[in-house]
Parts: sequence; structure tokens; C-alpha cells
Amino acid sequence: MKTVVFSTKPYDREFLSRANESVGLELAFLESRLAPQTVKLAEGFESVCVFVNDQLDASVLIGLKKVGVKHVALRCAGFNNVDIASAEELGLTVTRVPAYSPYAIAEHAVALMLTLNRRIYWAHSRVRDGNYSLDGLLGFDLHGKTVGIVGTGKIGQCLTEALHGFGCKLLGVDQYENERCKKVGMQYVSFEEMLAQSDIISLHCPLMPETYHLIDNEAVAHMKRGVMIINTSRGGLIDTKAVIEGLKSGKIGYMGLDVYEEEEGLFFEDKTFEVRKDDDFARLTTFPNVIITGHQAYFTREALIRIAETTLANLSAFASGEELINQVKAS
Ligand SMILES: NC(=O)c1ccc[n+]([C@@H]2O[C@H](COP(=O)([O-])OP(=O)(O)OC[C@H]3O[C@@H](n4cnc5c(N)ncnc54)[C@H](O)[C@@H]3O)[C@@H](O)[C@H]2O)c1
Repeated sequence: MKTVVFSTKPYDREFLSRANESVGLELAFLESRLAPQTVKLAEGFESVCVFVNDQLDASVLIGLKKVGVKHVALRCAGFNNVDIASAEELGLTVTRVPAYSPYAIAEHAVALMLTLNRRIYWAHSRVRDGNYSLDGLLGFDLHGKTVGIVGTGKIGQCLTEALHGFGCKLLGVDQYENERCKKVGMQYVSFEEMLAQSDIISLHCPLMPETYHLIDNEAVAHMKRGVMIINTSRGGLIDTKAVIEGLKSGKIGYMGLDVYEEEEGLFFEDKTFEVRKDDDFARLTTFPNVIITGHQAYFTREALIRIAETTLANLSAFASGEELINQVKAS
């Protein structure tokens, strides 16, 4: 079975090729992102393998179906970029990698918290410039602070356990209570209560119609003054304009982002010599208390190995008609 792999970087090709040595699938690697303009590149392939910023709306799915594609293999956990209902209507099978390393993302969330709190980015460049003053670098003890975790699934649980080690008070927001989180003292509260009590808020729920712009003007209004917001989940969870206002007013004291609602076509690319066209993103980069990483939370060796192995297992299972344990269904 032939698979075309979209949006590949050298590291994707390296890890997928290495995992494929023992599987032997026919993989064609493309650098292009899947979008209406590139859908014809899938002609002659039964499966397409895609990543977080590939576009799989109804029109692209119809195009894939027309050129003979039967299977969409996501090499990521989130599937908010795929119109699952349309895929089902068209008879296209969608699989994903539900878990590869929740530690990678949880650890990156902690890295953002510590970097922001202790202003490591400023401290590092000051020392390199020969400036050893501490003015403006004052941080706070993480120990004893209240952290609100929205979504206590696999990643939220890892973060909860890590922050328990720091001595934080943990508040959880999720319709399902996680026993492992409760075991280390997590208290489940309403979203509003979490907003009102948290010194740090970290987002770990999926992006869905119900969670789109979860952090909007109203949510910011309910937060503690000086709150730290961390988003390593999906950009659409945050209304960028609302947090810009919150940062300008001082309501939001720190913000660490690994994802951005308009990151498609921006993240994973070198845009050094391009004029920044997104004014909201440009504004975010001007705040001294905001740090942004370009969707790298998942990017550890262990995660890339697991992603490659599970993706190839999904592709093989589809090719041989075996049961698909990682299939994404509409309901
Ligand atoms: N930045 C990255 O590199 C990266 C990598 C992997 C995953 N992610 C993101 O992290 C998200 C979480 O991943 P996971 O593996 O922990 O998923 P998971 O399915 O294990 O956990 C998600 C949790 O969110 C909860 N949830 C759903 N709607 C909610 C709501 N409205 N309010 C509160 N909780 C809600 C679910 O009940 C579940 O417990 C993914 O959806 C993905 O978007 C980001």
C-alpha cells in the first residue's frame, strides 16, 4: 500500500524511515502542507499521512476521495483540523496517535512556567551582554501556588503529578475526574472557580466547538490579577485579542504559548526574512512577559519514536484490513 506523507521535515523523514525498516511500507515524503492547492499530490496513493497544520476540511476531503485516497493517518493526537463528519460521510477512514509521550508536553508546560517566572530568557541574554543586575528578574516560589489545569487526561495528569512535586495546590476542570490526579490532592472545581482561584492556568483539553475561545474576555475578567496562562494544547482555545487586552491592562501577568490560533502556515517554517503579516501575533511578541515556542512541546526523541511506530502500525493495520484501534469516529 502506498502512502504519501505531507508536511515532512528532515526529522519526520528520519524517524518514519527508521521505524519503517522493520515494516516495509511504501512511503513518499513531501514537504508540502496538505491544502486545496496540494490535494492532487495524493493521486495514486491509498493513504495520506498528515500533521497538525495540514488542512482537512470538507473540500480537501472530497478532493482526496476523488483521487482515490481511502485512509487519513494523522501522526498527532489532536484531530481538530479534520472534518470528521465529512470524512465519515465520504467513507474515508481516519486514524491518529492518541498517546505518544504525554510527558513531553507536560514537561514543556513546566518549562514555560519556570522560564516565565524566573525570566530565564532575560537573565540569559543579560549575562551574555555582561549585565549581571537582577532588576526586573524577581520571581515567585512555585511551592504553595494554586495551579488550575483544564483537561486532566493523559497530559493534564502528567502535569498534575509534576506540579505536585513542586508543592502546588492543584485545581482540576474536567467532566471526568482522574483518580491519579485526585490521589495527589487535585480538587475538581467549576471552570469559574478555577479562574477565580488560580495563580497559574494551564490548558490541556482538546479544541472542539465547545472549547473554542474558552479563554475569552469574560474568562480573563474572572481571573486573579497577575495570573500566568500556559497553552500547550491548541491555539483556538484562546481568543488572542482578549489576552492582548488582558496583558495590556496587567490582568494577565505572564503568558506562555506553544500554540497559536493562526499558526497554520507559520509554525514549523523559517520566516526570518518575511514581513510579519499577522498583527496580533506580532503584538504578542512585543510583551516582555510573553514567551512563545513554535509548537515544539511534543518534540522529544521518545515522542518521535512513538509517533512513527504508531503511525506505521495504523497504516499497516488499514492495509491488511485489521481492526483499527486508533480510529477517530464522529461520536
Ligand atoms: N503542543 C503539542 O505539541 C501537543 C502535543 C500533543 C497534544 N496536544 C494537545 O493536548 C490536548 C490534550 O491531550 P491529551 O493526550 O491529554 O488528551 P486526553 O484526551 O487524554 O485528555 C483531554 C481531557 O480534556 C477533557 N476535556 C474535554 N473537554 C473539556 C472541557 N470543555 N473542559 C475541561 N476538560 C475537557 C477530557 O475529558 C479529557 O480528560 C490534545 O487535544 C492536543 O490538542 C498538544
